[in-house]
Amino acid sequence: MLEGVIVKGIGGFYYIDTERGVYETRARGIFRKEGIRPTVGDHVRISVLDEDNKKGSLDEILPRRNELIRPKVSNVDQAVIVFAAKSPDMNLDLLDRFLLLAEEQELEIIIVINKVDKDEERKYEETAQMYRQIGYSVYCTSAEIGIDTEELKRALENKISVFAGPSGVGKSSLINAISPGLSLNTGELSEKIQRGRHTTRHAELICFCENSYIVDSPGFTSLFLSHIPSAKLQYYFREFEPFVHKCYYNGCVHINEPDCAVKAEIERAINPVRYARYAALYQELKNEEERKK
Ligand SMILES: Nc1nc2c(ncn2[C@@H]2O[C@H](COP(=O)(O)OP(=O)(O)OP(=O)(O)O)[C@@H](O)[C@H]2O)c(=O)[nH]1
Ligand SMILES: [Zn+2]
Repeated sequence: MLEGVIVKGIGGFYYIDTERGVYETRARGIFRKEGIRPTVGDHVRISVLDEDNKKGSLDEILPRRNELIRPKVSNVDQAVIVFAAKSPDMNLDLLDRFLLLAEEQELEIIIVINKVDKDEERKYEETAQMYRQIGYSVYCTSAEIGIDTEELKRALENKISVFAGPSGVGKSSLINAISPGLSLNTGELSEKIQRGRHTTRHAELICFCENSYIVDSPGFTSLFLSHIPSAKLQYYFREFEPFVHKCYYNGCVHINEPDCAVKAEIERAINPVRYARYAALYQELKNEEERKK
């Protein structure tokens, strides 16, 4: 018995990365009978049938910690949310939407501000500071000239990470910087999304060092939040957490209620810009709920 991680599944074959290399396996019939489909990211046990040719049989899928739907990958640990300091300019509304989706999936989160070489005035520092204060790790990188890419790489070790962020911010470039042998064409991630519209394309894991994987297609490509109940939104704003239980009203949503402990913290522990975003998104979700009634 050998343990490993499914890094790729094609045409009924599953490729398992183990401490002895990658094995090509077929899944035992029992999974189909039980309605379980092996998924990239699954931790599995295999038995080796042919050591020379690295072939085996996939015998057991260990319990999944979580399952992302798009891309379909199990056991993702971490979302790496990438924006550019410039070209394209940072859009904090979008950043917050990516954050909410990652929070909802209970992933660890890293924020990356890439292309810092393009902003000599370092205006991005202010944004970095704001998100650090909330409690996020923020890396300010340049994939182009190699600023802090090694630090970012270290933050991805021993994890499965999925990159997310708008087009053109440098996701492929960063993955190349972290995994130089790989050479993803820049622009390739978005090509893959487009292809994905027509064919069911399965994600693969890129192993860049032992036990450390990057999902090869971007996560959270749809930023609609309408499936999040308005009443739950507050729990995805990390900085509200110490206060949400101190409001006078049970079930306070921190909009119009008096004696609200969250609103009392605006300009103190809570950044007004973030609160404004919360209020706007709350309204957006609420309207959507009314519309569906
Ligand atoms: N100046 C500068 N340019 C960069 C940096 N990182 C990436 N670029 C350039 O920005 C462009 C877009 O980079 P990609 O890596 O393709 O961006 P992406 O986020 O993967 O884009 P999609 O695949 O469309 O999602 C390319 O021309 C890169 O060469 C950087 O740190 N500094
Ligand atoms: Zn409140």
